[in-house]
Amino acid sequence: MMKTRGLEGVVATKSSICSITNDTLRYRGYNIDELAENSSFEEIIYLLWYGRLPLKDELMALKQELNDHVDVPSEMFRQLKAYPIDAHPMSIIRSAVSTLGIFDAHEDEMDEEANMAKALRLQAKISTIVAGLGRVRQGREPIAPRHDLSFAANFLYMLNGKLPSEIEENAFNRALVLHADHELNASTFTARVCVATLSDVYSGITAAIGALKGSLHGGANGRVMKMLEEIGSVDRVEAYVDRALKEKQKIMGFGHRVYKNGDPRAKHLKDMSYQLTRLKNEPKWYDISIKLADSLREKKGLLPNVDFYSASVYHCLGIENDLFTPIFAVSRTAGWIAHIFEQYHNNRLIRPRAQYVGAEQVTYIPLDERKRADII
Ligand SMILES: CC(=O)SCCNC(=O)CCNC(=O)[C@H](O)C(C)(C)COP(=O)(O)OP(=O)(O)OC[C@H]1O[C@@H](n2cnc3c(N)ncnc32)[C@H](O)[C@@H]1OP(=O)(O)O
Ligand SMILES: O=C([O-])CC(=O)C(=O)O
Repeated sequence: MMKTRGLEGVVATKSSICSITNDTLRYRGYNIDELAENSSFEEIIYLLWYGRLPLKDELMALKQELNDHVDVPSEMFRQLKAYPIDAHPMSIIRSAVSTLGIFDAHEDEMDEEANMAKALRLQAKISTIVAGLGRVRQGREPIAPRHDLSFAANFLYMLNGKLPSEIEENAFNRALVLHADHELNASTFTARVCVATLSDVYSGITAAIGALKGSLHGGANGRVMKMLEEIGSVDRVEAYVDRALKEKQKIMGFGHRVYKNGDPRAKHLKDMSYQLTRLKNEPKWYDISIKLADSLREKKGLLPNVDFYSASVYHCLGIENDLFTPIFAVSRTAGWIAHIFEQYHNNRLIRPRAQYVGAEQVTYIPLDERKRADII
């Protein structure tokens, strides 16, 4: 019955949000290369949610609405401080979003207008929560958001306590654009399975955050930076790769289920990594990355995915490793929401089958008579 492990190559739904064909990624038909060069993250949110690019006034209205909802209750920051300092940041974000949902319920979970309003609130607030978590984990006080900045600038402002330079804002904006959606990746599929039971938007996003956390998915980016730090210098790359491959370790930030000729997002992040590492006078992170990529291509035919160069980009923007995956969640929330809406619009419960390969027709032995040898 089952042909492919991990559902590789299985087409599980129709979607008009995001396509990957011949190694080209498109959001709503627009090539990611053009979007990465030209668009703001807010424009991408509009594109993903409404299916078309906004006009100027529509974009202004969306930006205004996001800014109107960017504050979070002070209890949220108290909650962030109460979690153990060594708790996994994605577990905290998952819990925080779940908590937010308790206070943002609507009696009709299928009400389209109410769900769009929820989506705006969640998209705005998740950024404040992640930046606040970044501060709390450094033992610093969260910084209240501003209401006059772009999504990208406000995040960096809340995290670093100062306005980003134009280069920093543009780089972070581009990273958000590049991570916003990716067809039926594991976390998006999770969100769709969840809401296909007619569960609510927050449950879908909470489930998706749980799936993104894993190291085979979004969790890889923080580990990439740890690996670059562990390698430490260009001359240690070859030995690191040889050992990792010999020990059959997965090297974070490489390989992809769909792209076998390279991830089209990686080149943008690579360029940004080059620029930012030079700008911040930390060229070694780029140099190590390049050497690592060359070595893995040669030795195993593996190419970098979106998580690889994003690590050195975020590092140069003053972001700690453990916030990389939560930032991925901030951006991907835009895509998850688009998919949740699409699922609601044409819903059918998602319930595949499993091919049973376990024991057949086993006779029950009452507990008192059961012996170890009877148990298979
Ligand atoms: C945003 C994202 O989610 S992008 C992905 C982020 N995840 C990572 O970067 C983690 C590292 N990468 C991986 O684990 C994988 O490449 C995945 C999970 C992304 C894709 O997995 P799959 O499609 O199941 O590929 P699979 O694991 O079957 O790999 C095929 C072969 O390449 C090897 N391979 C794939 N990726 C890697 C890697 N990063 N390091 C070392 N070997 C790898 C596998 O071991 C396997 O080798 P084999 O045929 O000799 O056994
Ligand atoms: O599509 C995937 O499997 C993983 C990925 O690159 C993403 O979610 O951005």
